[in-house]
Amino acid sequence: MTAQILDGKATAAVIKSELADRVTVLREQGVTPGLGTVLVGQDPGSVSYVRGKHRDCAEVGIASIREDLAEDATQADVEAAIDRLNADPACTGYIVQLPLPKGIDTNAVLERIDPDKDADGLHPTNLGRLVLRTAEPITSPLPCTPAGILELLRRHDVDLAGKDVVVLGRGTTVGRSIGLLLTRKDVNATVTLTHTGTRDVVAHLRAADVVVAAAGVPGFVRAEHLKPGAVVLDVGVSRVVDPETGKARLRGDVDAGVADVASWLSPNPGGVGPMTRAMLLANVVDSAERAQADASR
Ligand SMILES: Nc1nc(=O)c2c([nH]1)NC[C@@H]1CN(c3ccc(C(=O)N[C@@H](CCC(=O)O)C(=O)O)cc3)C=[N+]21
Repeated sequence: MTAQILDGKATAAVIKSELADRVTVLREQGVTPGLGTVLVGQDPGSVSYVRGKHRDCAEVGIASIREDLAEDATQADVEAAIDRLNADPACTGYIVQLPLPKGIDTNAVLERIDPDKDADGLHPTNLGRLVLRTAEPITSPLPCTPAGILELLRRHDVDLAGKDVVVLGRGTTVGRSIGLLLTRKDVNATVTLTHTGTRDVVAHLRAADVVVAAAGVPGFVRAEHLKPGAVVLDVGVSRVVDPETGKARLRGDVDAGVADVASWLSPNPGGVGPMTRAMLLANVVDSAERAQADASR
């Protein structure tokens, strides 16, 4: 068997063109959505992600606002940047690029974001809405990677109802939030959230219909761990030095051999990453539309 590709790049392109049409309508109504980013320091990965987000914005007609702070920025400096974006009417949604440098209290930063401008869906109010609403529609922003994974599967007609999903990794941005999303009544998956304290991860993997690999361990998931026909999503974003070229390159959590046993596989790059970025844009457009609807009531 060779897995069918969950093509995140192509799917994100379709979503971006849908969003561009919605942005055109907003602009006709006199509203220009604007994405803000807070970047602290110059980590090469973070710098390139933030650059990519602003490039995406330009493609769909969303304005860009940047708050770039030095590596040695203090808690007060970061909070002042948040306050500026909260107060800026041109900024309809924004993100704080994670991880923040050591010494910055990430939770305090996330809590200071105006929940109505939270483009990452990581403010406790928005995470709380995700916890509270099991069956009701959610109109608040959702975390981008989990939402992107769901949308990627939906647009390839991969149904999750009744499926056993094993998630590797308990981080807030992926593992913990995707568990909440997949167990909603409109998805109806059964989720096992595994982590570094899990006794036998491989036993869980062998039983999984769907694997969401967000452990951050390059090549962790291998063909022999999987049930034939499993659906596999590679969320890993490790950067490793290629011994042949000596250059750093992106390496996911899924070994290449998995393509021989999986029924569906998200490539990496070109899978979950572009979908994450598309969902960020969707959160910005959604919140600009909500603000516009509130203003015209
Ligand atoms: N506040 C915050 N929100 C985030 O959403 C967030 C974050 N912090 N910190 C880091 C992670 C990681 N992340 C990625 C987004 C896009 C790609 C992506 O588009 N990757 C391309 C390849 C890009 C490359 O080659 O560097 C792809 O998969 O095709 C990857 C990773 C968002 N994150």
